[in-house]
Amino acid sequence: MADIKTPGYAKAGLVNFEDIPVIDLSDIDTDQGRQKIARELVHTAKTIGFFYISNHGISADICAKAFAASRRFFALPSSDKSTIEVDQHQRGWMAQGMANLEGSKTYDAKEVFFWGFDVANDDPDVIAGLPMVHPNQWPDDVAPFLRRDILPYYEAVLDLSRKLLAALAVGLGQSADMFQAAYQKPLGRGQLVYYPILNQEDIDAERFGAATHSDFGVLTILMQDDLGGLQVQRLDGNWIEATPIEGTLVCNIGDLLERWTNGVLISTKHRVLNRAHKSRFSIPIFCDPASDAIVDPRDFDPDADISTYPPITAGNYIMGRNQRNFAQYENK
Ligand SMILES: O=C(O)CCC(=O)C(=O)O
Ligand SMILES: [Fe+2]
Repeated sequence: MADIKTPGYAKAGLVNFEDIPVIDLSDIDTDQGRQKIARELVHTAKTIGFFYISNHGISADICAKAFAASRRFFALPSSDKSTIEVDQHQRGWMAQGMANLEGSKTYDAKEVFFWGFDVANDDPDVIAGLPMVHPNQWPDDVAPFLRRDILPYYEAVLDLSRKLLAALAVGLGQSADMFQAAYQKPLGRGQLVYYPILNQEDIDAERFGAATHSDFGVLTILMQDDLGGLQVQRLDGNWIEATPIEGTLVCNIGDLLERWTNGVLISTKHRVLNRAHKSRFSIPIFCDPASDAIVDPRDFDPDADISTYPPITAGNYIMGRNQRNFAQYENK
C-alpha cells in the first residue's frame, strides 16, 4: 500500500547531501584519518547539526539483533510490558500518550523502552542519588532476549561515541581526550522507539510520532529502519527528510553540546512522522556524559559569557528536561 500522503503540517523537502552529509569513518582510528573526519564533523555540526555515518564498525548482525529484539518486545501484550512501567529515573516501558513535548499541540504517537548505563543498586553514585543514575528495568521475566540483544549494540554505540567525540574535540582545536574523563561512566540514555501506524484521528489532531524537538544531551546516534519519516529543520527554517541510507547511522548534536561549545555546534530541531502503513522502529542512543560531569562553556571558550549558558551538571540538566516533557513526572 502506498504511504499516507504527507499532511500539510508535516511538509518537508528531499534530503540534499550537502545539507546532511554522509561521513565515512573507515579511517577514524588513524591520526590522519581522524584529522580529516574531525574537519568534516565540525563543519557539519556547525551548519546543520546532523550527519550520517558510514563504515562505523558496528556489525550488521549486532544491529539486526537489536532491531529484532525491539520489534519482539513491543509486540508483547501491554500486561507484560507494564511489568516494567517507566519510573522516575527514566527507565522501563512508556505507553503511548505519555510523551508530550514542550511546545507541541498534542502527545506523540509512540511507545518507548528506556534504559541507561547499567549500574547496581549499591553503586556509590546510586547511593549518592545522582540524577538519572539508577539500575535499569530489564524485562527479564517476560522478555529475557531484550537485555541480551540490546546491550551489545548499546556498548558498541558508546564506544563509537567516544571516538566521534574525540574527533569533534580535535576539530574544535582541543585535545582528543577532552571528553574522556566525563565518559568513564556516561549516562548513555538509550531508547527503543515504536511508532504505530497513524490513523485519521491522529492526522486530524496534527499528531507526530515525535513532535518538533531538539535532543537534550550531547550527541545522539540513531539507528532507523527503512521506512523514513525523520525530518530535520535547516537553519533557514525549511524542513528536509533524513531519508534512511542502508548501513548508516544518523548522528546529531544535542542541546548539552551546544551549551558546552558556547553555541558553536548547533542542536537542530527535528521530528518524526510515520507515513507508512507499517509500524516504524528506531533506536536513538543519547550519548551523554556522567551525571556529575560539569558542562561549562568556558571549557571550549575561556571568554564564554556564563550568563547565557550557566555551568550545569549533565544529570541535573537532563532530569530537568525530562520533567518538562514526560507524563510520568507530573504531580510527583
Ligand atoms: O525515531 C527517529 O528517527 C528519531 C527519534 C528522535 O528524534 C528522538 O527520540 O529524540
Ligand atoms: Fe530527537
